[in-house]
Amino acid sequence: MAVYTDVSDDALASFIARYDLGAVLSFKGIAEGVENSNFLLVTEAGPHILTLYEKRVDPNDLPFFIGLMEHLAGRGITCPLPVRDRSGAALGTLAGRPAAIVTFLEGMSVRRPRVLHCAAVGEALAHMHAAAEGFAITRRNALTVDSWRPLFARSAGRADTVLSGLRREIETELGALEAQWPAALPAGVIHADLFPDNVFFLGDALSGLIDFYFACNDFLAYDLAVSINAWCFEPDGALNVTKAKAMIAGYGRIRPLGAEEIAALPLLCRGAALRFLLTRLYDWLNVPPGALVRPKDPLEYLRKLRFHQRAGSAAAYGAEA
Ligand SMILES: Nc1ncnc2c1ncn2[C@@H]1O[C@H](COP(=O)(O)OP(=O)(O)OP(=O)(O)O)[C@@H](O)[C@H]1O
Ligand SMILES: N[C@@H](CCO)C(=O)O
Repeated sequence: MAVYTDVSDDALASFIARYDLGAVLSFKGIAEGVENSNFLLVTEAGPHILTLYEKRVDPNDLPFFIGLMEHLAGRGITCPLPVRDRSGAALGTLAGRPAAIVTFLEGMSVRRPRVLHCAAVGEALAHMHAAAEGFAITRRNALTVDSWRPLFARSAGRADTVLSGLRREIETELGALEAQWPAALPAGVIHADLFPDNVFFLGDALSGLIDFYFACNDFLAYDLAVSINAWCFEPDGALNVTKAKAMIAGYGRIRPLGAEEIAALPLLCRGAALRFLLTRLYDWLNVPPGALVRPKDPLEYLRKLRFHQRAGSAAAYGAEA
Protein backbone atom coordinates (compact mmCIF):
# COMPACT_ATOMS: atom_id res chain seq x y z
CA MET A 1 0.00 0.00 0.00
CA ALA A 2 1.43 3.37 -0.85
CA VAL A 3 0.75 5.55 2.15
CA TYR A 4 3.88 7.39 3.14
CA THR A 5 2.19 10.11 5.19
CA ASP A 6 -0.51 9.69 7.82
CA VAL A 7 -3.35 12.19 7.96
CA SER A 8 -5.01 12.90 11.31
CA ASP A 9 -8.80 13.32 11.55
CA ASP A 10 -8.38 16.94 12.66
CA ALA A 11 -6.01 17.85 9.82
CA LEU A 12 -8.38 16.24 7.31
CA ALA A 13 -11.40 18.04 8.72
CA SER A 14 -9.79 21.47 8.45
CA PHE A 15 -8.50 20.70 4.93
CA ILE A 16 -11.92 19.56 3.72
CA ALA A 17 -13.67 22.55 5.29
CA ARG A 18 -12.27 24.72 2.46
CA TYR A 19 -14.25 22.73 -0.16
CA ASP A 20 -17.94 22.45 -0.98
CA LEU A 21 -17.89 18.70 -0.47
CA GLY A 22 -19.98 18.37 2.72
CA ALA A 23 -19.01 16.13 5.64
CA VAL A 24 -16.50 13.30 5.43
CA LEU A 25 -18.24 9.90 5.48
CA SER A 26 -15.14 7.71 5.13
CA PHE A 27 -11.42 8.03 4.46
CA LYS A 28 -9.09 5.13 3.63
CA GLY A 29 -5.54 4.65 2.33
CA ILE A 30 -5.50 2.99 -1.12
CA ALA A 31 -3.76 -0.36 -1.51
CA GLU A 32 -2.05 0.39 -4.83
CA GLY A 33 0.63 2.65 -6.25
CA VAL A 34 4.19 3.37 -5.21
CA GLU A 35 4.72 7.06 -5.79
CA ASN A 36 2.28 9.21 -3.84
CA SER A 37 -0.01 8.73 -0.84
CA ASN A 38 -3.54 8.20 -2.14
CA PHE A 39 -6.76 8.03 -0.13
CA LEU A 40 -10.34 7.25 -1.06
CA LEU A 41 -12.29 10.14 0.41
CA VAL A 42 -16.06 9.73 0.55
CA THR A 43 -18.00 12.85 1.46
CA GLU A 44 -21.63 13.89 1.16
CA ALA A 45 -20.68 14.95 -2.40
CA GLY A 46 -19.59 11.39 -3.32
CA PRO A 47 -16.26 9.57 -3.71
CA HIS A 48 -13.06 11.46 -4.52
CA ILE A 49 -9.32 10.74 -4.46
CA LEU A 50 -7.12 12.73 -2.10
CA THR A 51 -3.43 12.68 -3.07
CA LEU A 52 -0.48 13.83 -0.98
CA TYR A 53 2.48 14.40 -3.30
CA GLU A 54 5.62 12.61 -2.14
CA LYS A 55 9.32 12.20 -2.95
CA ARG A 56 9.51 12.33 -6.78
CA VAL A 57 7.03 15.11 -7.31
CA ASP A 58 8.56 18.58 -7.44
CA PRO A 59 5.95 21.01 -6.05
CA ASN A 60 6.90 23.44 -8.85
CA ASP A 61 5.52 20.91 -11.34
CA LEU A 62 2.10 20.64 -9.72
CA PRO A 63 0.52 23.48 -11.76
CA PHE A 64 1.58 21.54 -14.92
CA PHE A 65 -0.07 18.31 -13.71
CA ILE A 66 -3.24 19.99 -12.45
CA GLY A 67 -3.52 22.15 -15.57
CA LEU A 68 -2.92 19.17 -17.85
CA MET A 69 -5.73 17.13 -16.28
CA GLU A 70 -8.07 20.10 -16.68
CA HIS A 71 -6.93 20.63 -20.30
CA LEU A 72 -7.40 16.95 -21.21
CA ALA A 73 -10.74 16.62 -19.43
CA GLY A 74 -11.91 19.69 -21.34
CA ARG A 75 -10.99 17.95 -24.59
CA GLY A 76 -12.87 14.73 -24.04
CA ILE A 77 -10.24 12.57 -22.30
CA THR A 78 -11.71 10.79 -19.29
CA CYS A 79 -9.19 11.54 -16.55
CA PRO A 80 -9.38 12.83 -12.99
CA LEU A 81 -10.54 16.42 -12.75
CA PRO A 82 -9.00 18.45 -9.90
CA VAL A 83 -11.57 19.88 -7.50
CA ARG A 84 -11.15 23.55 -6.65
CA ASP A 85 -11.84 24.91 -3.17
CA ARG A 86 -14.04 27.92 -2.51
CA SER A 87 -11.12 30.28 -3.22
CA GLY A 88 -10.49 28.61 -6.60
CA ALA A 89 -7.33 26.75 -5.54
CA ALA A 90 -6.79 23.17 -6.72
CA LEU A 91 -3.71 22.69 -4.52
CA GLY A 92 -3.37 22.91 -0.76
CA THR A 93 -1.17 21.58 2.02
CA LEU A 94 -2.10 18.64 4.25
CA ALA A 95 0.12 16.89 6.81
CA GLY A 96 3.03 18.98 5.54
CA ARG A 97 2.64 17.79 1.95
CA PRO A 98 1.20 19.44 -1.16
CA ALA A 99 -2.25 17.90 -1.61
CA ALA A 100 -5.12 17.86 -4.10
CA ILE A 101 -8.56 16.31 -4.39
CA VAL A 102 -9.55 14.88 -7.79
CA THR A 103 -12.71 13.26 -9.10
CA PHE A 104 -13.10 9.49 -8.73
CA LEU A 105 -13.16 7.49 -11.99
CA GLU A 106 -15.27 4.36 -12.36
CA GLY A 107 -13.60 1.28 -13.74
CA MET A 108 -11.06 -1.42 -12.99
CA SER A 109 -7.49 -1.84 -14.10
CA VAL A 110 -6.78 -5.15 -15.89
CA ARG A 111 -4.43 -7.62 -14.27
CA ARG A 112 -3.83 -9.75 -17.36
CA PRO A 113 -4.03 -7.53 -20.42
CA ARG A 114 -5.31 -9.15 -23.61
CA VAL A 115 -4.80 -8.09 -27.21
CA LEU A 116 -7.98 -6.00 -27.21
CA HIS A 117 -6.76 -4.04 -24.16
CA CYS A 118 -3.43 -3.34 -25.85
CA ALA A 119 -5.19 -2.04 -28.96
CA ALA A 120 -7.45 0.18 -26.84
CA VAL A 121 -4.47 1.57 -24.92
CA GLY A 122 -2.66 2.40 -28.17
CA GLU A 123 -5.71 4.33 -29.36
CA ALA A 124 -6.19 6.10 -26.01
CA LEU A 125 -2.54 7.14 -25.91
CA ALA A 126 -2.77 8.70 -29.37
CA HIS A 127 -6.04 10.44 -28.41
CA MET A 128 -4.30 11.82 -25.32
CA HIS A 129 -1.38 13.09 -27.41
CA ALA A 130 -3.76 14.85 -29.78
CA ALA A 131 -5.87 16.28 -26.95
CA ALA A 132 -2.80 17.68 -25.19
CA GLU A 133 -1.88 19.79 -28.21
CA GLY A 134 -2.18 23.45 -27.31
CA PHE A 135 -1.60 22.92 -23.58
CA ALA A 136 0.18 26.11 -22.59
CA ILE A 137 2.60 24.88 -19.91
CA THR A 138 5.64 22.74 -20.67
CA ARG A 139 7.67 20.42 -18.46
CA ARG A 140 10.91 18.80 -19.50
CA ASN A 141 11.21 15.07 -18.90
CA ALA A 142 13.20 14.78 -15.67
CA LEU A 143 13.67 11.06 -16.34
CA THR A 144 15.11 11.01 -19.85
CA VAL A 145 18.50 10.10 -21.25
CA ASP A 146 20.53 12.93 -19.67
CA SER A 147 19.24 12.11 -16.18
CA TRP A 148 19.73 8.32 -16.25
CA ARG A 149 23.44 8.41 -15.36
CA PRO A 150 23.02 10.70 -12.30
CA LEU A 151 20.03 8.63 -11.24
CA PHE A 152 22.07 5.43 -11.50
CA ALA A 153 24.93 7.00 -9.52
CA ARG A 154 22.63 6.90 -6.49
CA SER A 155 22.28 3.09 -6.74
CA ALA A 156 25.48 1.99 -8.49
CA GLY A 157 27.41 1.13 -5.32
CA ARG A 158 24.76 -1.39 -4.26
CA ALA A 159 23.55 -2.58 -7.69
CA ASP A 160 25.49 -5.84 -7.50
CA THR A 161 23.70 -6.74 -4.25
CA VAL A 162 20.56 -7.08 -6.40
CA LEU A 163 22.27 -9.06 -9.19
CA SER A 164 25.94 -9.83 -9.66
CA GLY A 165 27.29 -7.87 -12.65
CA LEU A 166 24.33 -5.48 -12.76
CA ARG A 167 26.46 -2.35 -12.25
CA ARG A 168 28.64 -3.10 -15.26
CA GLU A 169 25.68 -4.08 -17.44
CA ILE A 170 23.85 -0.82 -16.69
CA GLU A 171 26.98 1.28 -17.23
CA THR A 172 27.50 -0.29 -20.67
CA GLU A 173 23.87 0.31 -21.58
CA LEU A 174 24.01 3.94 -20.41
CA GLY A 175 26.95 4.56 -22.75
CA ALA A 176 25.15 2.93 -25.68
CA LEU A 177 21.93 4.88 -25.16
CA GLU A 178 23.69 8.21 -24.61
CA ALA A 179 25.52 7.70 -27.91
CA GLN A 180 22.47 6.69 -29.96
CA TRP A 181 19.47 8.48 -28.43
CA PRO A 182 17.48 10.29 -31.16
CA ALA A 183 18.13 14.02 -31.39
CA ALA A 184 14.70 14.82 -32.83
CA LEU A 185 11.38 13.06 -33.31
CA PRO A 186 7.80 14.39 -33.22
CA ALA A 187 7.27 15.64 -29.66
CA GLY A 188 4.47 16.81 -27.40
CA VAL A 189 2.97 16.13 -24.00
CA ILE A 190 3.36 12.47 -23.01
CA HIS A 191 1.87 10.51 -20.10
CA ALA A 192 5.19 8.69 -19.52
CA ASP A 193 3.77 6.06 -17.09
CA LEU A 194 0.77 4.49 -18.86
CA PHE A 195 0.98 1.11 -17.13
CA PRO A 196 -2.00 -1.23 -16.62
CA ASP A 197 -2.65 0.20 -13.13
CA ASN A 198 -3.14 3.64 -14.68
CA VAL A 199 -5.83 2.63 -17.20
CA PHE A 200 -9.39 1.77 -16.23
CA PHE A 201 -11.82 -0.43 -18.15
CA LEU A 202 -15.54 -1.01 -17.76
CA GLY A 203 -16.02 -4.45 -19.26
CA ASP A 204 -13.82 -4.47 -22.34
CA ALA A 205 -14.17 -0.73 -22.99
CA LEU A 206 -11.43 1.64 -21.85
CA SER A 207 -13.06 4.07 -19.42
CA GLY A 208 -10.30 6.38 -18.20
CA LEU A 209 -6.65 7.26 -17.66
CA ILE A 210 -5.12 8.28 -14.32
CA ASP A 211 -1.80 9.23 -12.71
CA PHE A 212 -0.41 12.05 -14.82
CA TYR A 213 2.41 12.76 -12.37
CA PHE A 214 5.23 11.83 -14.76
CA ALA A 215 3.67 13.67 -17.72
CA CYS A 216 6.10 15.92 -19.55
CA ASN A 217 7.20 17.06 -23.01
CA ASP A 218 9.14 14.43 -24.91
CA PHE A 219 9.03 12.27 -28.04
CA LEU A 220 5.49 10.96 -28.60
CA ALA A 221 6.81 7.57 -29.73
CA TYR A 222 8.71 7.24 -26.42
CA ASP A 223 5.30 7.14 -24.68
CA LEU A 224 4.31 4.25 -26.95
CA ALA A 225 7.58 2.51 -26.02
CA VAL A 226 6.81 2.88 -22.29
CA SER A 227 3.40 1.28 -22.86
CA ILE A 228 4.72 -1.55 -25.07
CA ASN A 229 7.03 -2.47 -22.20
CA ALA A 230 4.28 -2.24 -19.62
CA TRP A 231 1.49 -4.06 -21.50
CA CYS A 232 2.93 -6.40 -24.11
CA PHE A 233 5.34 -8.70 -22.26
CA GLU A 234 4.16 -12.03 -20.84
CA PRO A 235 4.91 -13.10 -17.25
CA ASP A 236 7.61 -15.47 -18.61
CA GLY A 237 9.51 -12.40 -19.91
CA ALA A 238 8.76 -12.84 -23.64
CA LEU A 239 7.35 -10.04 -25.78
CA ASN A 240 3.89 -10.95 -27.10
CA VAL A 241 4.26 -9.64 -30.66
CA THR A 242 0.51 -9.88 -31.28
CA LYS A 243 -0.10 -7.48 -28.39
CA ALA A 244 2.66 -5.09 -29.48
CA LYS A 245 1.38 -5.11 -33.04
CA ALA A 246 -2.17 -4.39 -31.82
CA MET A 247 -0.99 -1.52 -29.62
CA ILE A 248 1.14 0.05 -32.36
CA ALA A 249 -1.68 -0.34 -34.90
CA GLY A 250 -4.21 1.11 -32.42
CA TYR A 251 -1.98 4.12 -31.92
CA GLY A 252 -1.44 4.52 -35.66
CA ARG A 253 -5.19 4.50 -36.37
CA ILE A 254 -5.49 7.77 -34.44
CA ARG A 255 -2.07 9.31 -35.08
CA PRO A 256 -0.10 7.69 -37.90
CA LEU A 257 3.54 7.09 -36.94
CA GLY A 258 6.26 8.42 -39.22
CA ALA A 259 8.90 6.11 -40.68
CA GLU A 260 11.55 7.65 -38.42
CA GLU A 261 9.41 6.96 -35.33
CA ILE A 262 8.88 3.33 -36.34
CA ALA A 263 12.59 2.87 -37.02
CA ALA A 264 13.42 4.35 -33.58
CA LEU A 265 11.03 2.06 -31.65
CA PRO A 266 13.58 -0.59 -30.56
CA LEU A 267 15.88 2.12 -29.22
CA LEU A 268 13.03 3.98 -27.52
CA CYS A 269 11.85 0.71 -25.92
CA ARG A 270 15.41 0.13 -24.69
CA GLY A 271 15.55 3.58 -23.13
CA ALA A 272 12.11 3.15 -21.59
CA ALA A 273 13.19 -0.19 -20.10
CA LEU A 274 16.33 1.36 -18.62
CA ARG A 275 14.34 4.27 -17.14
CA PHE A 276 12.05 1.93 -15.19
CA LEU A 277 14.93 -0.39 -14.28
CA LEU A 278 16.71 2.61 -12.73
CA THR A 279 13.78 4.00 -10.74
CA ARG A 280 12.81 0.52 -9.56
CA LEU A 281 16.41 -0.23 -8.57
CA TYR A 282 16.59 2.99 -6.55
CA ASP A 283 13.25 2.27 -4.86
CA TRP A 284 14.25 -1.35 -4.15
CA LEU A 285 17.37 -0.17 -2.36
CA ASN A 286 15.71 2.76 -0.54
CA VAL A 287 12.37 1.76 1.01
CA PRO A 288 11.53 4.55 3.50
CA PRO A 289 11.29 3.18 7.06
CA GLY A 290 7.66 2.70 8.07
CA ALA A 291 6.23 3.20 4.56
CA LEU A 292 3.39 0.91 3.52
CA VAL A 293 4.70 0.09 0.05
CA ARG A 294 5.88 -2.97 -1.86
CA PRO A 295 8.69 -1.96 -4.24
CA LYS A 296 8.47 -3.28 -7.80
CA ASP A 297 10.95 -5.79 -9.22
CA PRO A 298 13.79 -4.00 -11.05
CA LEU A 299 14.94 -7.20 -12.75
CA GLU A 300 11.67 -7.48 -14.69
CA TYR A 301 12.92 -4.42 -16.57
CA LEU A 302 16.42 -5.83 -17.00
CA ARG A 303 14.85 -8.79 -18.85
CA LYS A 304 12.87 -6.39 -21.06
CA LEU A 305 15.99 -4.33 -21.71
CA ARG A 306 17.88 -7.42 -22.83
CA PHE A 307 15.07 -8.30 -25.24
CA HIS A 308 15.24 -4.85 -26.85
CA GLN A 309 19.02 -4.98 -27.13
CA ARG A 310 18.61 -8.07 -29.32
CA ALA A 311 15.50 -6.96 -31.21
CA GLY A 312 17.21 -5.38 -34.20
CA SER A 313 14.31 -3.72 -35.99
CA ALA A 314 10.73 -2.59 -35.47
CA ALA A 315 9.57 -5.74 -37.28
CA ALA A 316 10.32 -7.63 -34.04
CA TYR A 317 7.41 -5.66 -32.51
CA GLY A 318 5.03 -6.26 -35.40
CA ALA A 319 5.36 -2.64 -36.56
CA GLU A 320 4.86 -2.02 -40.25
CA ALA A 321 7.17 0.54 -41.85
N1 LIG B 1 -9.18 9.38 -9.96
C1 LIG B 1 -9.19 8.13 -9.52
N2 LIG B 1 -10.33 7.42 -9.54
C2 LIG B 1 -10.38 6.16 -9.04
N3 LIG B 1 -9.32 5.54 -8.47
C3 LIG B 1 -8.16 6.20 -8.43
C4 LIG B 1 -8.02 7.52 -8.95
N4 LIG B 1 -6.75 7.91 -8.74
C5 LIG B 1 -6.13 6.90 -8.13
N5 LIG B 1 -6.96 5.86 -7.93
C6 LIG B 1 -6.63 4.59 -7.27
O1 LIG B 1 -5.45 4.78 -6.52
C7 LIG B 1 -4.42 3.91 -6.99
C8 LIG B 1 -3.09 4.61 -6.91
O2 LIG B 1 -3.15 5.80 -7.71
P1 LIG B 1 -1.93 6.25 -8.61
O3 LIG B 1 -1.66 5.22 -9.67
O4 LIG B 1 -2.20 7.64 -9.06
O5 LIG B 1 -0.79 6.23 -7.51
P2 LIG B 1 0.75 6.31 -7.62
O6 LIG B 1 1.32 6.08 -6.27
O7 LIG B 1 1.10 7.57 -8.34
O8 LIG B 1 0.97 5.01 -8.48
P3 LIG B 1 2.02 4.52 -9.54
O9 LIG B 1 2.76 3.50 -8.80
O10 LIG B 1 1.17 3.93 -10.64
O11 LIG B 1 2.79 5.73 -9.98
C9 LIG B 1 -4.84 3.53 -8.39
O12 LIG B 1 -4.31 2.30 -8.79
C10 LIG B 1 -6.36 3.49 -8.26
O13 LIG B 1 -6.76 2.27 -7.69
N1 LIG C 1 4.87 2.42 -13.23
C1 LIG C 1 6.09 2.44 -12.42
C2 LIG C 1 5.82 2.84 -11.01
C3 LIG C 1 5.22 4.19 -10.86
O1 LIG C 1 6.01 5.16 -11.41
C4 LIG C 1 6.75 1.07 -12.41
O2 LIG C 1 6.05 0.09 -12.67
O3 LIG C 1 7.93 1.00 -12.13
